[in-house]
Amino acid sequence: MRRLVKTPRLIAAAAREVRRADRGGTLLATFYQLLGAVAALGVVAAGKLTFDALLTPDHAAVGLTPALLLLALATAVSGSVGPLQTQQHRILGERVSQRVWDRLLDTTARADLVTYESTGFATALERVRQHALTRPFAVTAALLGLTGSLLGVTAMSVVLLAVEPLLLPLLLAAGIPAVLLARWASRTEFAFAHRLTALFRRRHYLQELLTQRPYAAEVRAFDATGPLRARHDALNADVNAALSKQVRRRQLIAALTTLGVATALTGALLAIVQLVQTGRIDLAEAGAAAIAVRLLSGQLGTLFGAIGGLLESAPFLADLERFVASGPEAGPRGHKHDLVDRVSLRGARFSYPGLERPAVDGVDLEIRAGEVVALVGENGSGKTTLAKIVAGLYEPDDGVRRWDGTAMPAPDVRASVTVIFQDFVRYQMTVRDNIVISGDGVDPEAAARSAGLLPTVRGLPDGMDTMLGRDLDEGVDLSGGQWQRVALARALHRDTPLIVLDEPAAALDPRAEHELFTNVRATLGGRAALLISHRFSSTRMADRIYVMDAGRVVECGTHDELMAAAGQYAELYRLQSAAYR
Ligand SMILES: Nc1ncnc2c1ncn2[C@@H]1O[C@H](COP(=O)(O)OP(=O)(O)OP(=O)(O)O)[C@@H](O)[C@H]1O
Repeated sequence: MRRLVKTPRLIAAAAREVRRADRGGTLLATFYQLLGAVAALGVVAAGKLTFDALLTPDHAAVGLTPALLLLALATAVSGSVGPLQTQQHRILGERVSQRVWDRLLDTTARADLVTYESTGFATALERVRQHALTRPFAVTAALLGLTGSLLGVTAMSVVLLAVEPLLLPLLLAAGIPAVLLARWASRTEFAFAHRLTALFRRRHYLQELLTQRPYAAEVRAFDATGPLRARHDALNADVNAALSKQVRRRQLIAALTTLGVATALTGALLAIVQLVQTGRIDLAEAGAAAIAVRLLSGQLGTLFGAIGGLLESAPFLADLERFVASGPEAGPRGHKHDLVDRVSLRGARFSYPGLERPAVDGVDLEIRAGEVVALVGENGSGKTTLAKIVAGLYEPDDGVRRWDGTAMPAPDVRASVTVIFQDFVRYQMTVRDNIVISGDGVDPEAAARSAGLLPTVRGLPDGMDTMLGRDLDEGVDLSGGQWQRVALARALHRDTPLIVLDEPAAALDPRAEHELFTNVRATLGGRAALLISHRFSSTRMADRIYVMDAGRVVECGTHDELMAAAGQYAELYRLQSAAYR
């Protein structure tokens, strides 16, 4: 019942979306609908005039030739409206799709990282994304079809009422099962889409693995094309089975709907024959009624199709509305703050949804202005998670984060901290755009120089304006280490008082790594840094080193203090340096 109440509201909202997306286009499309309805009425009227002229020349209002000309004109207009509408719908559908996309992109932009990383969000986004591309077309076409066919149905109904009132309820009765069948179709279609989104996501992932450049080398090196393809084909088989079942269901619904309309049409035509035989209507009236019945059944088909389309789209529109509403309100933009004293965490705790053990468990940490602080620890000990809390990407479940002694809002923290992750993004854009995408900041050439990127840039055909990456088939690809310097330049360009560098030297050669860490303070130019690295030789120069284990800080001090303490740090350090002896 609630669905029935909500459907008109959703359809009204969809109509508003269509109008807002393209006011002029909506008017034009509505005009075509009206023209179609008027032309259909013209066909009936001209048909009646033609029959009159043929059968009762004495009483005919106009002669046969003008009646035939009028019939030809009305038929031509009626026939040409369809193609005009089809083309107009393409523009309107695209505009509506763009508007829906704008809403989706606004919602995803507002979603914080925790929301984004939750699996429910990704699946809902995928479902809405898929249908945001197709549903607006369906809703636009259905709404216009509804308007036009309502007009047509009204006009034809008036004609039928004038000829024989009994014919009308006979035809309209066909609508009741058609609407019920459309509601059934709508329910099955939404359930089907829900089920298939997960399959589509998995299949899409495998398609990416099998076709995208970043995976090409490893997939070939492991000869993994075959096994990946087998998984892909198994998913295809699942999709095919589900699709066949759904298509059979929809074919049954379509057949039942057509059967209903055809039965009503046949009934009406039989009634006309009966009326002529009993002398209640003459042949001219019967001819006009037969045309009206034929056209009315066509208009009813369009009307029920439109209602069905709207009913089918309603749950998807509701899904879109829910998704858009689920996003947080657009918050104020963050403001960059200077760091005068320190950033600190007290008792910070953070658990990922669905995981029992906290990834960060009661951590105290501080980074003073201009300091280089290192985070070390085994895989999965919580370093990256902690860095995300420091950078304002995650809010701690417990504990506090302070900036110069005050609890600063997360958007301000994000505006004041720069983070480069170990899996940084390789933007398929120019070198300059790869750097300046981090926001307003220092001169991009100066950032490139500090990151040791200038020798690479000099070797590129268009220097800083060279397109990078091969994903879009137009750029120059860089080595892993060169890309890492681009990422470092991006971080240095942003000019915030604190930079988080997660494994900034993972892809650098030994000389480059040595240069980066021996000159790190000069490179940072007075900014504070939180440095995450597994290479203890790189972090030993830090002002303070935090050692993490299972989400907790287990040791803290300078390299010398930690070596003297002979704890976990000293053990890991010795293990690593032994490998080089
Ligand atoms: N987005 C996420 N969703 C769920 N769990 C996560 C997520 N990111 C990390 N984890 C879990 O949190 C724990 C800490 O991960 P984190 O990435 O912080 O460790 P790390 O010390 O940086 O590891 P590494 O040295 O391997 O980079 C791990 O158990 C990991 O599985």
